[in-house]
Amino acid sequence: MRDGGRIAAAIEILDDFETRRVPLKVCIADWSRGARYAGAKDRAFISGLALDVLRRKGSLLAAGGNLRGAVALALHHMWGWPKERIIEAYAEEPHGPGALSEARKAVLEEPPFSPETNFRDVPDFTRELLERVTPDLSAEIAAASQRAPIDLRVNTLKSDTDRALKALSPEKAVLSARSFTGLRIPAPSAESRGPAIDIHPAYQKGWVEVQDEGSQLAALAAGSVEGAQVLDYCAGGGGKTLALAALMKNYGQIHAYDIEARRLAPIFDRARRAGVRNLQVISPFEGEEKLTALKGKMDVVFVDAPCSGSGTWRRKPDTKWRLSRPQLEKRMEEQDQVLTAAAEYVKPGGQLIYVTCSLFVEENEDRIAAFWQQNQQFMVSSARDAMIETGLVNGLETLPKSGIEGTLRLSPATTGTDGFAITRLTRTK
Ligand SMILES: C[S@@+](CC[C@H](N)C(=O)[O-])C[C@H]1O[C@@H](n2cnc3c(N)ncnc32)[C@H](O)[C@@H]1O
Repeated sequence: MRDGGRIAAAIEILDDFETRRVPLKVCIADWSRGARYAGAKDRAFISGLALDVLRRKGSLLAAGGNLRGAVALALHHMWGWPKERIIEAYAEEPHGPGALSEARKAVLEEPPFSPETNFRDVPDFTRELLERVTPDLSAEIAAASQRAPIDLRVNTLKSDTDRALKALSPEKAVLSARSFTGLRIPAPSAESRGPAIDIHPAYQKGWVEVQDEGSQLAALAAGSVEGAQVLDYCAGGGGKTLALAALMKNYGQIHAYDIEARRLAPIFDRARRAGVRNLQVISPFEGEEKLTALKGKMDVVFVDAPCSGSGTWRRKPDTKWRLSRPQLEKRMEEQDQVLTAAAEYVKPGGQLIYVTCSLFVEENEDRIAAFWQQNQQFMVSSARDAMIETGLVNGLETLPKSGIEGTLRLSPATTGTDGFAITRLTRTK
């Protein structure tokens, strides 16, 4: 496809996204079905452009007037295309999106982004929520509007950081900033595609997992767990489960549960590839007995709670435009339920780790405060100290604290990771 056709396709997909309440990937898949002529490079260009526009949709629409204008501004100010290339592509016959008017051409030069107007790039109702979290809302939104790097966790059950780094250095991998077992591949620029990690030999051999550095650090809040009994209560596809299993060096037992059996499906293949041998998956299909038998016996219960995902907006910018206040409130109710239910599995002296990939205080500190009212046998202990105890991190001293002493917050602006809040609670009796 030529530039004009690709740009027109991105506009069509974004228009569809604005009209229907479906995720962007559904809009892309529906468009793809009617576009068999599009090759892999075309698809990467089109979805990359659509995602970049969604990262800064508020600012781009305010400056560009409509989607056509917004996409043109994104090409100039985010992708660095010269004005002439954009004007030519829009005017391409017969597949371009249509020639830009003189007024639109003039607007192209005007910068659509500024620290004073960055707030446009998050939904209105989330602004005051974010103001509770950060003294510099504009910087946080700007950082969350960038493309995210590809972060990898070296699976120490199968490899080590040096070997994995060597294998992935042709893909431009470098060591992560804080996690000693983390690698980072820079985000692909504009039209280019990131490397297909899932077909890389290092991935196929189980040496690395794709996992944001923030998520890797969150798993380390479990502390020294070699030989422990661990319950991953919201295991989903197993991202944290596999990180915890590596931390356990295959000693002790990790139990992985999720209320939705379907979400657990990938965990079996992933664990096999990663060489995990101490995993018990507990599916809700199996009845409650297997799970109930663990009550009061776990050294560590890890709760990677369902949340708004506001910490992952740089990776999934479409989700921020779908978030509503009622949905957020529903997540908060779920968080209260999950915390209360999961706490029952912790043995006296054991640890309850509460993690979300949300920046909002409402989903973190406020939930812990509500939990405490009913569960005073739990005390906050230092997640930071637990992470340091693993010997797998550095640079934690500079991480910002949250409102609760001992709770850690990570974010695109402060740590260059996805946003996470991590609280560690010790059961005293
Ligand atoms: C953030 S996701 C987990 C991601 C996963 N830990 C990972 O690292 O790949 C949250 C999960 O919590 C699960 N969940 C929601 N409510 C739950 C409940 N009441 N009990 C257990 N799991 C629940 C969801 O099905 C979802 O898979």
